[in-house]
Parts: sequence; C-alpha cells; structure tokens
Amino acid sequence: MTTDIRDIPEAHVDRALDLAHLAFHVTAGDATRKRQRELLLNAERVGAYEDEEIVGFAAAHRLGLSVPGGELPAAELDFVSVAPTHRRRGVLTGMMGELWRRCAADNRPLACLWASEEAIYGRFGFGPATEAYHVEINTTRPLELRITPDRRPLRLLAPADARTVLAPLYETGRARRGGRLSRDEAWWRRALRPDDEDGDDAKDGPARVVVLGDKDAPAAGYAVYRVGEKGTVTVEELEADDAPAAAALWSYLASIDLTRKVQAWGVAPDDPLLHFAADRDQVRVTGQWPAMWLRLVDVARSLTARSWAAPVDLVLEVRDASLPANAGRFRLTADPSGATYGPTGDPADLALDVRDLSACYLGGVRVRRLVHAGLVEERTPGAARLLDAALETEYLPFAGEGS
Ligand SMILES: CC(=O)SCCNC(=O)CCNC(=O)[C@H](O)C(C)(C)COP(=O)(O)OP(=O)(O)OC[C@H]1O[C@@H](n2cnc3c(N)ncnc32)[C@H](O)[C@@H]1OP(=O)(O)O
Repeated sequence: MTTDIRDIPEAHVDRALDLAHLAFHVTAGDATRKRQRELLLNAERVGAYEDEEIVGFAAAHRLGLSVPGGELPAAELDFVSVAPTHRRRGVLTGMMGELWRRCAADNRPLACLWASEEAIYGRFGFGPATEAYHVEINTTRPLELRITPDRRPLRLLAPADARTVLAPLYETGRARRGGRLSRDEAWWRRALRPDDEDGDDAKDGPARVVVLGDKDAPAAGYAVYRVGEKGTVTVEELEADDAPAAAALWSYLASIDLTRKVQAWGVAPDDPLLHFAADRDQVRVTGQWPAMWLRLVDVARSLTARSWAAPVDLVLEVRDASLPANAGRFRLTADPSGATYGPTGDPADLALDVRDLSACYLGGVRVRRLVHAGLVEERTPGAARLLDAALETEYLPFAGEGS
C-alpha cells in the first residue's frame, strides 16, 4: 500500500493528535488536548496517509531563531509521530523530505527540534548545537556568592499579568545568544496560563513570577518558579540583565522559607551562577544534555547571514545526504564585516558532514573537538582553529524550552 505525504487539514487535527498520543504513550486530558490543538492550528502539519488513515504526523512551527548577530526564519519540528504498525518503513524519512521542500519554498534556512531520542535525527542532518545543565543548590545554608547582588526591590507578579514585563527582558537576553526562539503573545499566554487540571506541573506547586527592579522602571531580571510540597524550588526560567541582577534572583530563590533545595533544569553552561557561587559543593551541575538540535537547511544562506568574530578564508567540503544543494566544496570567506560562500574547485581545508557543521554553527561546539573525535577531517593543519576563532561568540548558544 502506498503512503501519501500531504497536508493535514484542520478537520483531521484531532486524529493527528490521537496518533501523537499513541506514539508517545501519553494520555492527554481535555485541557492539555485543547492547548495542543490550539498550537497545531497555527503550525504546519505534514501527514503520511495510507488511504484515509493518518500513519505519520510531523508539525513545524514557523519561528525566528536567534543566531550570532541576528535572527533567521526557522522550522521547529514537533509532535513527530509514526504509527507503531508502520515504523521503520521510511515514513519519517518521507515527512522530512516534505519539510525540506517547504523550507526551501518559503526561504527558511534553519530547522530545529528537541529530540525524544538522541539517535534519531543525526541522519537527517541535525546536530546538537546547544547544551543545557541541570543545576541543584543546597539551600539548607545561605547561598554564598562572590559578588554583591543588585539591591533593587523584588516583587511578585501574577503570572497572567507578567508578559509585558517578562517579554522585553527575554528579547534582550535573546539578542545576546544564539539558539533562542521567538515568542509571540500566544506563547506567553500558554506559558503563563494557570496549570492544566490534567497536567503534571501542579505537583511542583503553582507558577510564581518574581521580578527585580523599581516599580516604575524597566525590570532588570525575572524568575519563573514553583515551590513543591517537599521544599524544592523548581526554576523554570531566569533572565537577568547582568551578573548582580542574576545574583539577586538566585539569592532570593535560595532563601525562600521552608525550602531546602533549588533545582533548575535548563541552565546555560556559561550561566554566571556557576562562576559567582562561592561554594561549588553547594551549587552542583547534576546533569547535562543536548537541548536544541539544529539543521542548516540552506548552508549558504545560514553561513552568510550570521556574524563572524574573526577573519577566515577556507574551503569546506560538505557532505549532505538529504539536501544535495548543500553538498560539495565551497569557499567560506568571512570577517566581522560579512561573509561570502560559494562553490569552488580548490582543494578542501576541512571535510565534514552537514550535521557537524550544524552543531558548530552557533558557536557552542568547537570544530577542533570534532576533529579530535574523528568526525571532521582537517586536511590543512590549523584550519579548524581558524574556523573556531571565526565562529566564536561572546555568550554560548542556549535554548530553554521549545514551543
Ligand atoms: C521533534 C520530535 O517530535 S521528537 C519525537 C520523535 N517521535 C517519537 O519518539 C515517537 C515514537 N517514535 C516514532 O513515532 C517513530 O519511531 C519515529 C518518528 C522516531 C521514526 O519513524 P520511522 O518512520 O520509523 O522512521 P524511518 O523509517 O523513516 O527511519 C529512518 C531511519 O532512522 C532510523 N530510526 C528511526 N527511529 C529511530 C530511533 N528511535 N532510533 C534509532 N534509529 C531510528 C531507522 O532505523 C532508519 O534507518 P535506516 O535508514 O538506516 O534504515
């Protein structure tokens, strides 16, 4: 029987959701389902149909992704699901092909996702471009810091009223780092909504929002957190203009009465807390994982659109099994004023797969490390070091939550 890849119309969104719940082994209650439905109505929906049955489903959100020096249009993949009866027959491969055609048709040079399993997406050209840390703070004693926290007042906001204060701070932070997705009003509404009755957030307590700064002035930082019954403060997001503002917010979270521990699941590897904490036995990294996976769908446009920290003139030999337009030998000439990238017959200085170029693109993964790992071939000694210097960014890329 043939599988037909086509758009999933609005009338089939519930069926697509049923398939996603089946593939992910989840039971979604009414509130969760309603929210997912809303999200999908605004997303691209690619379906794999066998006759009229949906056997594969992939959604893509149209977003902007921050890259060094700016932002590029991106497809964020989500809800990728294949019926257990149809797995390993190329259904996902067919849907990815359709997504690449759509990205090309409307000029989206990047795709990204949060993977359910690490082994799936490398073959499609995605590389782990950001890293997130899980951090725990033992707060049975006061948090000791090596810097003086910002002394401005802290105030709690009702989550429903917080968007206008939080969104500008998020945008400032996003401009500093690659890997951060654009957030529209609907995103904030979903993120700051009262907990779903059927969701599992409630076990960590209701969401609280604390803001740093004088009442009538722009805020200098915020934290979204929950306090669970067992005395654990779970930090969902913390944004701060500078280190003293971050210190004030971490100190606040660590000093809430009747709590013993602060945990944060998504902390950037260069978060200042990891440096200004006086006692790293008290502030511990207890886990790390690739957060967002990135795919350069249009390598030429991606490379010429980002900013470059140092001059570089190298020939890259790129392998790309899914998107042949990216494959071949290209000369990259870049410096802080801009970049060009075009085909060449000259010999290559570096040979690499698009998944490894994608991993390094935001400046979070060193090309040299991938040479040492036997993944990137350095044909001209020193070429990887030159490319690393040009790719370098002031802050590491970081992606918190997806859509
Ligand atoms: C961004 C997100 O939404 S992440 C969520 C991903 N979805 C899930 O985890 C839900 C449960 N799993 C599924 O629905 C499916 O198994 C999927 C989507 C992961 C894979 O779909 P399939 O249609 O089976 O993939 P397809 O047949 O196109 O496989 C392509 C290749 O990837 C490999 N592959 C697929 N899934 C996996 C996996 N989980 N681990 C390792 N390899 C995998 C296949 O073996 C195949 O390799 P080959 O080309 O060497 O033969």
